[in-house]
Amino acid sequence: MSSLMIAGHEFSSRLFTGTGKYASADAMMASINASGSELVTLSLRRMDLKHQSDNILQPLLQHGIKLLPNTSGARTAKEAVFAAQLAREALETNWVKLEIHPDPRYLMPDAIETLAAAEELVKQGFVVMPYVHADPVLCKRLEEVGCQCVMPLGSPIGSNMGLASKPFLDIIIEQSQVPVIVDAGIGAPSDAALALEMGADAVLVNTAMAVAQNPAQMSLAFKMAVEAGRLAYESGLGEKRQQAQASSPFTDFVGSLS
Ligand SMILES: CC(=O)[C@@H](O)[C@H](O)COP(=O)(O)O
Repeated sequence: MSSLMIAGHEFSSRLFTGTGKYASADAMMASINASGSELVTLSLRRMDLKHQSDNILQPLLQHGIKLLPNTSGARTAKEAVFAAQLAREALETNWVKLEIHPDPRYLMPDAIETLAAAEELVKQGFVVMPYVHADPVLCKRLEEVGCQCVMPLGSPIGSNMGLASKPFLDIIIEQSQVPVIVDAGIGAPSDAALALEMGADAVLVNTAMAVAQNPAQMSLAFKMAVEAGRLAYESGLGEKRQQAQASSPFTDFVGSLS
């Protein structure tokens, strides 16, 4: 199975994860370890930037996991750029998951503010991973301004509704010259497998793992599903057909009787 490159960094796992909604830091770490994830996103709002007593940040750093600070909570481009700058200072990383959602009820990403912030952050030397609606035109624009990947949603954050945006994800995957990471709403391992089978380069999953009765076991299930989906994609899936076609054609057999 091929690895994934983003901004010159190689990932052998195509499953990215988050840190929210776990019952404890131990449960979070057990889950992240079981998932095999090498890139974990965390909100600036949830960490102690001095590192000292942070029970989220410390275990992640100890396990050598690459951190992806996100700008969750930002409602405008200005706030998001400021959050990214703070994260760069505090965590010494220029990677940022750009999230701008003005309405906490739906957490729908603001396309206009996201494009403006992405353009500015790219200029400032950030590796920008924008969380957006599954909008093929916007994804192309974000690629053109220099984002290193795009992160279209499957369905609303935390909804576990799966790939409600599938027809649009198909277009984004077909058009994109940068990795496509399906983010948000992935509710079951089968959703993740489907995303990879469709040709998505990776998925980001948080809620479905964190709220499972057994988060570590669920994370292992996601790991296996992502690997299966990618392997199937790389193996070349058969074409879908309207009509039946015999699995064991008779032609040769019949021919040999005459
Ligand atoms: C943690 C994070 O970045 C979320 O905003 C992300 O979009 C994952 O969504 P789910 O929690 O629905 O998996």
